[in-house]
Amino acid sequence: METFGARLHRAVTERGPLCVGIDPHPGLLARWGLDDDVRGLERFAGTVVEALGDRVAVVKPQSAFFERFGARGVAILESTIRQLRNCGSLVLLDVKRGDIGSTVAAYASAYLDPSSPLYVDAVTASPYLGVGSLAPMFELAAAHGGGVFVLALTSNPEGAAVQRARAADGRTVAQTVIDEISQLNAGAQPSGSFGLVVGATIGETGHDLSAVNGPLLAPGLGAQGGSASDLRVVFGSSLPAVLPSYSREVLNAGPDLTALRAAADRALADCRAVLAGRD
Ligand SMILES: O=C(O)c1cc(=O)[nH]c(=O)n1[C@@H]1O[C@H](COP(=O)(O)O)[C@@H](O)[C@H]1O
Repeated sequence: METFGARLHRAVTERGPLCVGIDPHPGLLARWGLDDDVRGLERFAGTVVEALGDRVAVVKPQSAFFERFGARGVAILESTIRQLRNCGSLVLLDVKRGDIGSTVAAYASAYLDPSSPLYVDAVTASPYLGVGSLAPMFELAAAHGGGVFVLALTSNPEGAAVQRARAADGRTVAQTVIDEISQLNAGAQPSGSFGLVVGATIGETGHDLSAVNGPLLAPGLGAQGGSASDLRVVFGSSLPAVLPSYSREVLNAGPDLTALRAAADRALADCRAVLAGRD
């Protein structure tokens, strides 16, 4: 069985380092001439899949925008996941789950068990009930070639008060998360399956990402003010592991398929230049 780390490495090699989010904000539905209802949601998600599913390495549906419509919205999330898989992109479901371990086990089976209707390649998870509480997710992911992206230093300004607080040993809380995920990835080739989320907006913070040996998801680009060149400041020598992630910046170009593809191509070109040290 190929690990998620290996599958992601292959996808990025073939398609380039880019993740595009499917975030059907009400304002975006309106901008695309769609109603803020289940049919609008279905058209929106279907258009993104058609435009980008066969060219972007990772697509990240934001579960909240599907859950907003109840069971019918979740049914569209299910079919969007299936369609993405058929197009060959990896699906990272943005659900930011976190809970006591026994409940995390249920979340794990919802998203990381291949027999689940919502089975995806990877999920986002929150470690703020303790990284150890996410163990059932790590175990199920490892058993089935899945991945987990754990929040470390988020892109929103409110995150710093919690994430940069100091633990008893002097490390920041985020550094303790980074170090625990690094241990899970130790020795994995070509890369571990457990990623971290580090926002492109946070500037230089002095956190040590050098031992992570796993993917670094970088949201906050575009709509939240982060730019490709900020990646160099935030990630320094860890740039090769960065997976830049855009939602509204690319989605604003829709619903025209050609314009969506051009926006994704532009985002990829901007990031490639920085990741390759050319910019
Ligand atoms: O886990 C995430 O993807 C995430 C983490 C983070 O620190 N900041 C962040 O914005 N995100 C998600 O990334 C997406 C950002 O969307 P845009 O600001 O439109 O690019 C949203 O779906 C957020 O929920």
